[in-house]
Amino acid sequence: MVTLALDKVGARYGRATVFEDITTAPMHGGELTALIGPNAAGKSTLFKRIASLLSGPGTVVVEEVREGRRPICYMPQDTGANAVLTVYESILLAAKQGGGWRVADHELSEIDSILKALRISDLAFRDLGALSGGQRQLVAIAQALVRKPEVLLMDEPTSALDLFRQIEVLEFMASIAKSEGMAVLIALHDLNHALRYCSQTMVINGGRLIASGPTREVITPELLRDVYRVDARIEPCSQGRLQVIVDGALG
Ligand SMILES: Nc1ncnc2c1ncn2[C@@H]1O[C@H](COP(=O)(O)OP(=O)(O)OP(=O)(O)O)[C@@H](O)[C@H]1O
Repeated sequence: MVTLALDKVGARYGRATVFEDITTAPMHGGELTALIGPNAAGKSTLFKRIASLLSGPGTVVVEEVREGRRPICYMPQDTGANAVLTVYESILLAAKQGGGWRVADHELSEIDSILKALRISDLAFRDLGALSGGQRQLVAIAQALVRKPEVLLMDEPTSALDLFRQIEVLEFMASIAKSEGMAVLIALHDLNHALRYCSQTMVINGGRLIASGPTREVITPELLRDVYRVDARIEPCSQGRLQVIVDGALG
């Protein structure tokens, strides 16, 4: 199974250091790991650094990549749609990126099943530019999955989705990560999603990795106070799942 680990990784824009010296234990295929932290903490920058879209000190170590799989795929936060393509064409293009142009039957059926799993088959022949923000986000998830990455970096993948779709997509991601042995790192602002779907959580703030490990151990009232400056409790909902209840902002 694939593993992703960071060894003294840093990133900066010009002279401004965003973070430095981030070292993690290996993240394993099959699991969802939440990446959390306040606005401007450096979550997107860390993803770009891991995906080698930014250079910087330290080493990103990806091991046990299977034949025919891409090591890393990054799904950005803003998924613009300037191209004059249908949804289906854009997903096919993503699948063929960096490879030959011959299309095998099994590739078409894989696209069909991803569209079906995300419940967007009805969008297949719509123009990308004519989709709503949430529909575009679902198409971007399909484009990422069809690339068959070992490590998938998803930058706030549910930010444009309604409540039902958020749950549906995160449940689907947890199940596909497990069945495909994919390591999925998801930047999230909704900490309840991290508590519910991500077995591991990493927290960055102030240019440092300040906590990482099992989500239930990492997301605590102390962390919420220190990092997010809110007074909050973590309590089970009616179905026994832990959730964050925010009582107020700290002055
Ligand atoms: N292209 C860039 N050039 C210069 N500075 C940048 C650039 N992109 C981001 N930054 C800065 O780097 C810091 C980290 O930004 P980043 O987008 O990684 O944060 P984030 O944790 O993803 O934030 P958010 O939760 O608001 O999306 C911020 O101070 C931001 O202003």
